[in-house]
Amino acid sequence: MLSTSRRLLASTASRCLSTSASGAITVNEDLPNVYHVKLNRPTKLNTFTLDMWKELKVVIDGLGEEPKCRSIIVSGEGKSFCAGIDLAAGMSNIINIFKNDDLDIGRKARSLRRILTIIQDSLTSLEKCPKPVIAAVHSHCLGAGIDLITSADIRYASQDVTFSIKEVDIGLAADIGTLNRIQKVVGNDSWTREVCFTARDFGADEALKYGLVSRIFDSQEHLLEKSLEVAALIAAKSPIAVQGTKETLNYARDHSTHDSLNFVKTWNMSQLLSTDLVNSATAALKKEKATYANV
Ligand SMILES: CCC/C=C/C=C/C(=O)SCCNC(=O)CCNC(=O)[C@H](O)C(C)(C)COP(=O)(O)OP(=O)(O)OC[C@H]1O[C@@H](n2cnc3c(N)ncnc32)[C@H](O)[C@@H]1OP(=O)(O)O
Repeated sequence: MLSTSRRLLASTASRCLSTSASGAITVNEDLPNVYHVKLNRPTKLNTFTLDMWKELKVVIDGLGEEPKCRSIIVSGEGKSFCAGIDLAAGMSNIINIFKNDDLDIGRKARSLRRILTIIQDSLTSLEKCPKPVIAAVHSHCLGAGIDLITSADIRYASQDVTFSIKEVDIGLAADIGTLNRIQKVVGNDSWTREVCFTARDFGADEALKYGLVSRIFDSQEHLLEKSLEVAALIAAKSPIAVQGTKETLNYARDHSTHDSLNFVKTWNMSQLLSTDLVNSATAALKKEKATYANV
């Protein structure tokens, strides 16, 4: 029996329709094996509600399981990529807990923890997804928008983007990914702390300079075109090799060199036995392009 996420995906990606009743996330197969996930609440600048976070996880988990999917682009529909949490609808779940007189303080705290777990797991789904995820960011990328992209594998932006790690401005220490990942993404601790403490805006050039993004493009159109091109390039490679590479890079980031060398040799004990190695070597010798079965 198909899992919920696979069923949702099967009913949506193939028809290029949104993935849920709310329609807050859409999925298209833009090119063969390349899936495009769009945040789709443009009138609210793609701000996140709890339901939208839940839907994002269902979609990304579904793509992780979908053999045809080899690479993923995440972008935002409309004027902005993402202006963070929906300060009205997204905060209401939390405010309802504060106001619930049936809950004592210990139970309120546990309810809050459950919500934070749902949101963290939603964003972590990009990191855990075996397929590489490219975040293509334009206009606003604030608060929860940065939590989202720091969980992606590759970050590109258009020149018009404004970033802000904005959580301190709404009275909280960011708790759904940015503070836990950004030092592994950006190499400059002083700059990282400055933008986290001040919540100040910064643009594409600064993001590129400090390594939050790796490429910037003059327009959103160009951004999406290039993101698609890179996603297609990845999708044409051996999925065994690409997915093993993501798994190993993630493992190496969080473990010692010794441990990750051990990890990769154990991983490749089985993965080198796939036909992809021989296919690739044979094609290279014949100066031909190898093709690969889905995983
Ligand atoms: C506790 C759980 C963990 C999660 C934590 C997450 C934290 C964060 O994400 S912190 C960041 C929160 N976001 C903000 O503070 C941004 C607030 N928005 C703005 O400052 C401006 O909207 C912006 C500069 C992004 C754009 O300004 P612009 O003039 O171009 O557009 P607007 O007319 O303001 O916005 C268009 C409509 O979108 C609605 N909207 C924008 N941002 C939010 C938001 N964060 N929450 C809810 N709604 C938002 C805005 O109200 C407009 O709607 P409407 O009036 O119906 O047209």
